[in-house]
Amino acid sequence: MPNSNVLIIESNGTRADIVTSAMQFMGYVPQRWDASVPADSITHDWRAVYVGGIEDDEACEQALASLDMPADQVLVLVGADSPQLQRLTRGGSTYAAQIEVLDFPLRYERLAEAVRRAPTPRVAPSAAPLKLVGGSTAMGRVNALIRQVSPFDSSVLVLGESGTGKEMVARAIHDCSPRRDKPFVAINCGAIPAELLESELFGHEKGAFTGAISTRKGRFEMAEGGTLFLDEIGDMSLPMQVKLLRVLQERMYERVGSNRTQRCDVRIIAATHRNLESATAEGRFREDLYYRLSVFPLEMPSLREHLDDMPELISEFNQRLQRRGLNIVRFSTSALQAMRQHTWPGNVRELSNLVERLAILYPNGEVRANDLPEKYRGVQPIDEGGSILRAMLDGQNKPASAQGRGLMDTEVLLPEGGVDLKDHLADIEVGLIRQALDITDGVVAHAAKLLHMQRTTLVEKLRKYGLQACARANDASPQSGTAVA
Ligand SMILES: Nc1ncnc2c1ncn2[C@@H]1O[C@H](COP(=O)(O)OP(=O)(O)OP(=O)(O)O)[C@@H](O)[C@H]1O
Repeated sequence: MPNSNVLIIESNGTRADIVTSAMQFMGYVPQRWDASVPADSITHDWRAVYVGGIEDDEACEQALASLDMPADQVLVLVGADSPQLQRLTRGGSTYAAQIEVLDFPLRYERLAEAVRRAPTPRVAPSAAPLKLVGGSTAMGRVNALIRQVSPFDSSVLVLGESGTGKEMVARAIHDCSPRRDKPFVAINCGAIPAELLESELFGHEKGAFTGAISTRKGRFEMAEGGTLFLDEIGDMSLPMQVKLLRVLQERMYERVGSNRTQRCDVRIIAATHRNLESATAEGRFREDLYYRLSVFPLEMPSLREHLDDMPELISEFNQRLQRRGLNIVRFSTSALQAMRQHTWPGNVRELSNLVERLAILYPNGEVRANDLPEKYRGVQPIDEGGSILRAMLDGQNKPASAQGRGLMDTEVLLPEGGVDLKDHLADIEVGLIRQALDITDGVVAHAAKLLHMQRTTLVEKLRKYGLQACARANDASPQSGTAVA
């Protein structure tokens, strides 16, 4: 069931009527708006914007700008054959990081699919706060560090693999800090094209660059008095690192296109899945910025290191599903045991996605080991009673670093007749790419992170192996960021 609203820009177009009816049919609450209505009269609990019947790219950017939403939280839906919106249909917008192109006649499934990809609003006033759960020793250590660092203004650097809960920790620190009544603003530095990041962070003046059709606040200004969470800081370009360092040192910055210096009072929490120390040694990350940010480093454990939290995490995810009006799912002991054998490269996010998927497949039912998708069933067969064979249970006693490596651990034997090594390695590569896209719901940038490669490299590989269909529609384009062209 949809849990967010949709804003329809420009109320006069016939297609806007069609999209409005389709949205209503699907259970959304579309709001219609045109530039004559003050932007603050609309409620900001929507996350997708359909642009229809609007005059040209310029007017569209104007409308999007006046909504004053962070670009990475806005999904724009636009008709494929909108001749007046050519820049937008090619994915070029200063005010939206994601663009989905719709064909007409409109198909409900396509529209539903497009809206499903809309980012969840980071500030959802009506949403219950998400709970950081986990009673394991590893998560106990994380909670203790959160309590220790929260009262101070020191910068925090949250480290850890993708999906381990780095953003949740940043929010928890903010919520426990004296700044809790002020904004918590998050930005994914890796998802925003380098040329747009400066204006996203510091804002811009009208006319500062092509497309800057109105003055706009940056995230520093939005976070004034509160906390700014800089996610994927390791992906920030060197020139941008210099600009950020200056703000951290002097607490001052200028909007793009302005000479007026602005003071800021913002606590910085940064996060990355990268090894910043080696990035620093290789000259990809400034040492002075690294030391500024890592006043208080906080390392998130991978899910492999706190598998004991799995039942508690599943219960938390079930509660989240219930709040969205969805069914919940239970796991048998055998299923839980089998799941302990998995490597969880996508960590807690992967578990959350699995719970949601199984809740759809087995609504309110119990999932047994054999019901799990194949890769979660463990390496050894499961007996009739649903319990796992001894060899598998023995695996639980392996050190965390060696646990659950599953098939990748098995020795590969050279077949008698030899093997075409190139083809064989390509098969393995395709398998791992498919898994990474599966875990990350087809988001190429996230899959690239899991595979420790540049997004552009993965895009090339998707082309090479004809795997574009495994990525989110249009997400396999060579453009940087999550922008869809
Ligand atoms: N300890 C936890 N308790 C409850 N939910 C968690 C926990 N850790 C992670 N999650 C959930 O897992 C998902 C991923 O978490 P989050 O976005 O904070 O990870 P991340 O490390 O910042 O990921 P990325 O590196 O990809 O940005 C979210 O849905 C989050 O609510």
